[in-house]
Amino acid sequence: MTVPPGIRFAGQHHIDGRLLFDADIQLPGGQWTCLLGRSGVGKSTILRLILDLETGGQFTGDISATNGVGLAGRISYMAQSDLLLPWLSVLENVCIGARLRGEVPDAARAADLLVRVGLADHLASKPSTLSGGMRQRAALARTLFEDRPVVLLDEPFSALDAGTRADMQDLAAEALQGRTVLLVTHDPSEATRLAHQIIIMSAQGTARWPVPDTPAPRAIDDPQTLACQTRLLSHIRGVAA
Ligand SMILES: Nc1ncnc2c1ncn2[C@@H]1O[C@H](COP(=O)(O)OP(=O)(O)OP(=O)(O)O)[C@@H](O)[C@H]1O
Repeated sequence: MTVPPGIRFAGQHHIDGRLLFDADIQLPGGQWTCLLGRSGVGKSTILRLILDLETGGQFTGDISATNGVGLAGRISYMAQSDLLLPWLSVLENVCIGARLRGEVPDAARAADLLVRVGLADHLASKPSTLSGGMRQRAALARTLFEDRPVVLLDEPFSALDAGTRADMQDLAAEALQGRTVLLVTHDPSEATRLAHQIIIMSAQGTARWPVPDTPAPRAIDDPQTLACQTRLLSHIRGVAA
């Protein structure tokens, strides 16, 4: 696979004339960047700006692919809310992007992804019959099914129990290896496990946080991983929103 584009995001975002953030972020092509910061600082807004979606505010700056090619149609996105369509089955929800584009979805691949996220017994279920964590895994399967070079994930594991969360982190790390990934998370442990690069966002701007020089994804019990996540948590607790 050719290396996917990186993304440069630099600029200011205002809401009702008030500066929300002034960010300068480089997402290296083919690598995972984890974005952390206090609630309300503007992390989801950054994802929505990269997607060219409505944010309720005004952005001035530059959002561009490092290879100069447009990003339209090259990004898959997992929002904080699962956005599952209630009248479709779980399998149909995973295939919805392809259907909307007028393509014949690869239902076998979609089913395989649902097996891998632990929903083998729920392919025909309606979303309303699933738990919150199961719905989140269905949304993860839908995002992975899209098979795009750039992937934006907004707290994709937040509703999962600790064991399932570790399993889904492993699955996503494997399935998205070599993609350009931006993962928003509140979890220092998750960021330290998965990130090639960690960015901390605050009212003062965006700053890189050093990660261990071991390859990602990292073992949870690796001493360097544990030390990094401990330092990161201490730092985040002292950072103003
Ligand atoms: N459509 C909108 N219209 C007006 N303001 C908005 C809109 N969407 C978000 N905001 C505001 O922008 C700010 C940043 O919101 P955003 O969702 O980006 O934060 P966040 O860092 O992702 O928070 P969290 O960690 O709680 O998800 C908040 O003050 C929010 O109220």
